[in-house]
Amino acid sequence: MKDIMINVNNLNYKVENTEILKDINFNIYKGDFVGIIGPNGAGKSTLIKILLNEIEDYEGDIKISGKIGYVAQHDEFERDFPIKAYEIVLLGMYKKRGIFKRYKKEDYEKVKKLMKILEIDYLYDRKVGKLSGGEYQRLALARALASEPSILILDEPEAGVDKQGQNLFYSLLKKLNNEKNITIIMVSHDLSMVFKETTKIMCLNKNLHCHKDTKEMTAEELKKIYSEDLELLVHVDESVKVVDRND
Ligand SMILES: Nc1ncnc2c1ncn2[C@@H]1O[C@H](COP(=O)(O)OP(=O)(O)OP(=O)(O)O)[C@@H](O)[C@H]1O
Repeated sequence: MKDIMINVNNLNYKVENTEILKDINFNIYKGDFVGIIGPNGAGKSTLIKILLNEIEDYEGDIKISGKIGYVAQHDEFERDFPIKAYEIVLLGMYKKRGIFKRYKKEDYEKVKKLMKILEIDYLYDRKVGKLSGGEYQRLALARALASEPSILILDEPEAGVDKQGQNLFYSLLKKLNNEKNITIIMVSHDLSMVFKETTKIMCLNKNLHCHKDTKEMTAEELKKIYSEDLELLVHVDESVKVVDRND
């Protein structure tokens, strides 16, 4: 039996009198690569904020075993801020060293190693303002990995990155998942990528409508949560075909 990394029981979250998340129950197991999908306003980012403890006034019970590394949807840094790529990765270690403490030689070596794994070692000294969207995204992933997390959470990693950059990013995520057994939870609107890369899918639309092996997902289930989104439905059909092709 695989270890449970995240256990969510009877989660409910309201803002004033509006229900944002209702009766959410799930387990995420070690080594899962979970795609969280759902239409705009479904509560995906809210769920992530709850898992990250950024929202605390929820009802229910959440148990998390392991450290979470987070890759945010948008840049947290102003792109003209005068900071170099390696310094961003070092920031991922500040909890270990303390923000005013000096980093050690081993920290710089670790930064180099991480940047090499993520194929951004050539950017070591480059100012962040000079990076492309895809390069910056891999840098944000390197920073998240610097804290040695056992769980990685990503919110819409496709935003602002071209197709080639996305493909590289997802293949790196898959490698981290397969080779280092890092549990990955990724919110995404890119259904075809979710179907291609993940092992489990969670369909959220206030309630958790489904949570199952990616291979077992059907177009019918997707249509239930995307029923009002005609444009996405086209993609839903295409995505399910991707699954059929892989089978
Ligand atoms: N602080 C808040 N006050 C009021 N409503 C909120 C607040 N935070 C979120 N909401 C509402 O909760 C719902 C869920 O929002 P959330 O951002 O979690 O959705 P999402 O699934 O991530 O959407 P998207 O795919 O568009 O990013 C939305 O209707 C949003 O307007």
